Amino acid sequence: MAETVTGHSALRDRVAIALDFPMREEAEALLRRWSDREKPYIKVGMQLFYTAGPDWVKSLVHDGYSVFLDLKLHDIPHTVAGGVASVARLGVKLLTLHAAGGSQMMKAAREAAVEAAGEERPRLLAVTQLTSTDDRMLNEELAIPGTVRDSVLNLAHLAKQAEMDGIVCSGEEAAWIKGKISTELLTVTPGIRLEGEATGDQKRVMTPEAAIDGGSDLLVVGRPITRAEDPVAAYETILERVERAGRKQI
Ligand SMILES: O=C(O)c1cc(=O)[nH]c(=O)n1[C@@H]1O[C@H](COP(=O)(O)O)[C@@H](O)[C@H]1O
Repeated sequence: MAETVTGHSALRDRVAIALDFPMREEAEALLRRWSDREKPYIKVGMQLFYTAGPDWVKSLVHDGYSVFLDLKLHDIPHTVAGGVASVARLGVKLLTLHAAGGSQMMKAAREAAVEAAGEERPRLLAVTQLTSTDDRMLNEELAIPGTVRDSVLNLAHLAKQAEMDGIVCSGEEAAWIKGKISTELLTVTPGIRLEGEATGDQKRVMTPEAAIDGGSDLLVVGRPITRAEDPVAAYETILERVERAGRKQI
Protein backbone atom coordinates (compact mmCIF):
# COMPACT_ATOMS: atom_id res chain seq x y z
CA MET A 1 0.00 0.00 0.00
CA ALA A 2 1.32 3.44 -0.88
CA GLU A 3 2.43 5.76 1.90
CA THR A 4 -0.38 7.97 3.08
CA VAL A 5 -0.67 11.70 3.47
CA THR A 6 0.17 11.47 7.14
CA GLY A 7 3.31 9.52 6.37
CA HIS A 8 2.15 6.08 7.52
CA SER A 9 -0.15 3.47 6.16
CA ALA A 10 -3.00 3.31 8.69
CA LEU A 11 -6.20 2.45 6.91
CA ARG A 12 -8.01 5.34 8.56
CA ASP A 13 -5.60 7.76 6.94
CA ARG A 14 -6.87 6.81 3.51
CA VAL A 15 -10.40 8.16 3.87
CA ALA A 16 -11.20 11.74 4.89
CA ILE A 17 -14.78 12.62 5.81
CA ALA A 18 -15.86 15.96 4.34
CA LEU A 19 -17.65 17.81 7.14
CA ASP A 20 -19.76 19.94 4.85
CA PHE A 21 -22.08 21.38 7.48
CA PRO A 22 -23.14 24.97 8.13
CA MET A 23 -22.35 24.95 11.85
CA ARG A 24 -19.81 23.28 14.13
CA GLU A 25 -22.57 21.76 16.29
CA GLU A 26 -23.65 19.53 13.41
CA ALA A 27 -20.09 18.46 12.72
CA GLU A 28 -19.50 17.74 16.40
CA ALA A 29 -22.72 15.70 16.61
CA LEU A 30 -21.50 13.59 13.70
CA LEU A 31 -18.03 13.11 15.22
CA ARG A 32 -19.50 12.00 18.56
CA ARG A 33 -20.68 8.83 16.80
CA TRP A 34 -17.07 7.61 16.72
CA SER A 35 -15.23 6.46 19.79
CA ASP A 36 -12.23 8.46 20.99
CA ARG A 37 -9.86 5.72 19.88
CA GLU A 38 -11.19 5.62 16.34
CA LYS A 39 -11.19 9.23 15.32
CA PRO A 40 -11.65 9.50 11.56
CA TYR A 41 -9.59 11.75 9.31
CA ILE A 42 -11.71 14.84 8.70
CA LYS A 43 -11.90 17.58 6.12
CA VAL A 44 -13.10 21.05 7.07
CA GLY A 45 -14.16 23.06 4.06
CA MET A 46 -15.09 26.65 3.45
CA GLN A 47 -18.68 26.34 4.67
CA LEU A 48 -17.73 25.28 8.17
CA PHE A 49 -14.50 27.27 8.36
CA TYR A 50 -16.36 30.50 7.63
CA THR A 51 -18.71 29.97 10.57
CA ALA A 52 -16.62 27.94 13.03
CA GLY A 53 -13.29 29.65 12.42
CA PRO A 54 -9.61 28.91 13.04
CA ASP A 55 -9.87 28.44 16.81
CA TRP A 56 -12.34 25.61 16.34
CA VAL A 57 -10.01 23.97 13.82
CA LYS A 58 -7.18 24.31 16.32
CA SER A 59 -9.33 22.64 18.98
CA LEU A 60 -9.98 19.68 16.65
CA VAL A 61 -6.24 19.26 16.18
CA HIS A 62 -5.77 19.55 19.93
CA ASP A 63 -8.39 16.80 20.42
CA GLY A 64 -6.30 14.49 18.23
CA TYR A 65 -8.02 14.74 14.86
CA SER A 66 -6.04 14.71 11.63
CA VAL A 67 -7.50 17.72 9.85
CA PHE A 68 -7.49 18.49 6.14
CA LEU A 69 -8.33 22.19 5.69
CA ASP A 70 -9.94 22.64 2.31
CA LEU A 71 -10.00 26.38 1.61
CA LYS A 72 -9.20 26.15 -2.12
CA LEU A 73 -7.25 29.39 -2.10
CA HIS A 74 -7.13 31.22 -5.43
CA ASP A 75 -6.06 34.86 -5.65
CA ILE A 76 -3.02 36.94 -6.50
CA PRO A 77 0.22 35.49 -5.08
CA HIS A 78 0.57 38.11 -2.32
CA THR A 79 -2.97 37.54 -1.03
CA VAL A 80 -2.72 33.75 -1.13
CA ALA A 81 0.62 33.88 0.68
CA GLY A 82 -1.08 35.94 3.40
CA GLY A 83 -3.95 33.48 3.63
CA VAL A 84 -1.56 30.55 3.93
CA ALA A 85 0.45 32.35 6.63
CA SER A 86 -2.78 32.89 8.60
CA VAL A 87 -3.62 29.18 8.77
CA ALA A 88 -0.17 27.55 8.57
CA ARG A 89 0.19 27.20 12.32
CA LEU A 90 -3.19 25.63 13.06
CA GLY A 91 -1.68 22.17 12.97
CA VAL A 92 -3.69 20.92 10.00
CA LYS A 93 -2.12 18.22 7.84
CA LEU A 94 -3.32 19.38 4.46
CA LEU A 95 -4.36 22.67 2.86
CA THR A 96 -5.80 23.17 -0.63
CA LEU A 97 -5.28 25.89 -3.19
CA HIS A 98 -6.22 26.04 -6.87
CA ALA A 99 -3.47 25.09 -9.34
CA ALA A 100 -5.22 27.40 -11.81
CA GLY A 101 -3.88 30.31 -9.75
CA GLY A 102 -0.58 29.61 -11.49
CA SER A 103 2.95 28.70 -10.50
CA GLN A 104 3.81 32.06 -8.97
CA MET A 105 0.82 31.82 -6.66
CA MET A 106 1.66 28.25 -5.67
CA LYS A 107 5.32 29.11 -5.02
CA ALA A 108 4.29 32.09 -2.89
CA ALA A 109 1.99 29.79 -0.92
CA ARG A 110 4.77 27.30 -0.31
CA GLU A 111 7.21 29.96 0.81
CA ALA A 112 4.63 31.42 3.18
CA ALA A 113 3.87 27.99 4.67
CA VAL A 114 7.56 27.20 5.21
CA GLU A 115 8.25 30.60 6.67
CA ALA A 116 5.31 30.46 9.07
CA ALA A 117 5.55 26.87 10.24
CA GLY A 118 8.68 25.15 8.89
CA GLU A 119 8.41 21.37 9.10
CA GLU A 120 5.13 21.71 11.00
CA ARG A 121 3.52 23.32 7.98
CA PRO A 122 0.50 21.81 6.27
CA ARG A 123 1.22 19.88 3.09
CA LEU A 124 -0.10 21.85 0.14
CA LEU A 125 -2.48 20.23 -2.32
CA ALA A 126 -3.17 21.83 -5.67
CA VAL A 127 -6.71 21.29 -6.92
CA THR A 128 -6.60 20.54 -10.65
CA GLN A 129 -10.01 20.34 -12.33
CA LEU A 130 -12.87 19.97 -9.88
CA THR A 131 -14.69 16.66 -9.96
CA SER A 132 -17.85 18.60 -10.81
CA THR A 133 -16.27 19.62 -14.15
CA ASP A 134 -16.70 17.57 -17.32
CA ASP A 135 -15.46 18.06 -20.88
CA ARG A 136 -18.57 19.99 -21.93
CA MET A 137 -18.23 22.50 -19.11
CA LEU A 138 -14.50 22.87 -19.76
CA ASN A 139 -14.93 23.51 -23.49
CA GLU A 140 -18.24 25.38 -23.61
CA GLU A 141 -18.39 27.36 -20.37
CA LEU A 142 -14.74 27.88 -19.51
CA ALA A 143 -13.57 27.97 -23.17
CA ILE A 144 -10.63 25.71 -22.37
CA PRO A 145 -9.94 23.41 -25.33
CA GLY A 146 -9.08 19.72 -24.95
CA THR A 147 -10.28 17.21 -22.41
CA VAL A 148 -10.54 17.45 -18.64
CA ARG A 149 -7.83 14.79 -18.54
CA ASP A 150 -5.43 16.97 -20.56
CA SER A 151 -6.15 19.93 -18.34
CA VAL A 152 -5.64 17.89 -15.15
CA LEU A 153 -2.27 16.74 -16.49
CA ASN A 154 -1.25 20.27 -17.37
CA LEU A 155 -2.22 21.62 -13.94
CA ALA A 156 -0.56 18.68 -12.19
CA HIS A 157 2.71 19.43 -14.03
CA LEU A 158 2.44 23.04 -12.95
CA ALA A 159 1.82 21.95 -9.36
CA LYS A 160 4.82 19.63 -9.40
CA GLN A 161 7.07 22.38 -10.78
CA ALA A 162 5.86 24.71 -8.02
CA GLU A 163 6.81 22.04 -5.45
CA MET A 164 3.32 21.32 -4.26
CA ASP A 165 3.10 18.21 -2.07
CA GLY A 166 0.22 16.77 -4.00
CA ILE A 167 -2.81 17.30 -6.14
CA VAL A 168 -6.56 16.82 -6.02
CA CYS A 169 -8.11 15.14 -9.05
CA SER A 170 -10.72 12.47 -9.74
CA GLY A 171 -10.01 8.77 -9.46
CA GLU A 172 -10.25 8.62 -13.24
CA GLU A 173 -6.98 10.51 -13.60
CA ALA A 174 -5.01 9.43 -10.52
CA ALA A 175 -3.03 6.50 -11.93
CA TRP A 176 -2.45 8.21 -15.24
CA ILE A 177 -1.09 11.34 -13.55
CA LYS A 178 1.20 9.34 -11.30
CA GLY A 179 2.53 7.44 -14.31
CA LYS A 180 3.13 10.66 -16.24
CA ILE A 181 4.55 12.77 -13.42
CA SER A 182 5.66 10.86 -10.35
CA THR A 183 4.41 8.12 -8.09
CA GLU A 184 5.58 10.34 -5.21
CA LEU A 185 2.96 13.00 -5.91
CA LEU A 186 0.22 12.68 -3.28
CA THR A 187 -3.04 12.13 -5.07
CA VAL A 188 -6.27 12.97 -3.32
CA THR A 189 -9.56 12.01 -4.90
CA PRO A 190 -13.07 13.25 -4.07
CA GLY A 191 -16.14 12.19 -6.07
CA ILE A 192 -16.33 8.80 -4.34
CA ARG A 193 -19.60 6.93 -4.71
CA LEU A 194 -20.75 3.38 -4.14
CA GLU A 195 -22.59 1.63 -6.97
CA GLY A 196 -26.01 3.20 -7.62
CA GLU A 197 -25.50 6.07 -5.19
CA ALA A 198 -26.69 9.56 -6.15
CA THR A 199 -23.86 11.50 -7.77
CA GLY A 200 -25.43 14.92 -7.09
CA ASP A 201 -23.26 17.67 -8.54
CA GLN A 202 -20.27 15.34 -9.08
CA LYS A 203 -19.40 14.44 -12.68
CA ARG A 204 -16.23 12.34 -12.40
CA VAL A 205 -17.07 9.71 -9.81
CA MET A 206 -15.53 6.40 -8.80
CA THR A 207 -16.03 3.61 -6.31
CA PRO A 208 -13.55 3.45 -3.40
CA GLU A 209 -11.77 0.39 -4.76
CA ALA A 210 -11.49 1.78 -8.28
CA ALA A 211 -9.95 4.96 -6.87
CA ILE A 212 -7.47 3.00 -4.72
CA ASP A 213 -6.66 0.67 -7.65
CA GLY A 214 -6.11 3.85 -9.66
CA GLY A 215 -3.41 5.03 -7.26
CA SER A 216 -5.32 7.41 -5.02
CA ASP A 217 -3.60 8.04 -1.67
CA LEU A 218 -6.56 9.62 0.10
CA LEU A 219 -10.26 9.41 -0.69
CA VAL A 220 -12.49 12.35 0.24
CA VAL A 221 -16.03 11.29 1.05
CA GLY A 222 -18.82 13.62 2.09
CA ARG A 223 -22.50 12.94 1.52
CA PRO A 224 -22.22 9.13 1.18
CA ILE A 225 -21.18 9.20 4.87
CA THR A 226 -22.67 12.37 6.33
CA ARG A 227 -26.13 11.77 4.84
CA ALA A 228 -26.21 8.03 5.49
CA GLU A 229 -28.74 6.71 7.98
CA ASP A 230 -25.80 5.20 9.85
CA PRO A 231 -22.71 7.31 9.06
CA VAL A 232 -20.32 5.08 11.03
CA ALA A 233 -21.51 1.97 9.17
CA ALA A 234 -21.19 3.79 5.82
CA TYR A 235 -17.64 4.86 6.76
CA GLU A 236 -16.70 1.33 7.87
CA THR A 237 -18.01 -0.11 4.59
CA ILE A 238 -15.82 2.29 2.65
CA LEU A 239 -12.81 1.44 4.83
CA GLU A 240 -13.38 -2.29 4.23
CA ARG A 241 -13.52 -1.71 0.51
CA VAL A 242 -10.35 0.39 0.64
CA GLU A 243 -8.62 -2.34 2.59
CA ARG A 244 -9.64 -5.04 0.12
CA ALA A 245 -8.40 -2.93 -2.80
CA GLY A 246 -5.16 -2.17 -0.92
CA ARG A 247 -4.55 -5.87 -0.26
CA LYS A 248 -4.92 -6.61 -3.96
CA GLN A 249 -2.14 -4.11 -4.72
CA ILE A 250 0.48 -5.82 -2.55
O1 LIG B 1 -10.78 19.69 -2.76
C1 LIG B 1 -11.75 18.95 -2.54
O2 LIG B 1 -11.86 18.36 -1.47
C2 LIG B 1 -12.67 18.70 -3.65
C3 LIG B 1 -12.16 18.84 -4.93
C4 LIG B 1 -12.91 18.41 -6.04
O3 LIG B 1 -12.46 18.45 -7.18
N1 LIG B 1 -14.14 17.92 -5.81
C5 LIG B 1 -14.70 17.81 -4.56
O4 LIG B 1 -15.84 17.32 -4.44
N2 LIG B 1 -13.99 18.26 -3.48
C6 LIG B 1 -14.59 18.22 -2.13
O5 LIG B 1 -14.86 16.86 -1.77
C7 LIG B 1 -16.09 16.75 -1.06
C8 LIG B 1 -16.99 15.81 -1.82
O6 LIG B 1 -18.20 15.68 -1.17
P1 LIG B 1 -19.28 14.60 -1.60
O7 LIG B 1 -19.59 14.81 -3.04
O8 LIG B 1 -20.44 14.93 -0.71
O9 LIG B 1 -18.67 13.25 -1.33
C9 LIG B 1 -16.64 18.16 -0.91
O10 LIG B 1 -16.26 18.64 0.36
C10 LIG B 1 -15.93 18.96 -2.00
O11 LIG B 1 -15.73 20.29 -1.60
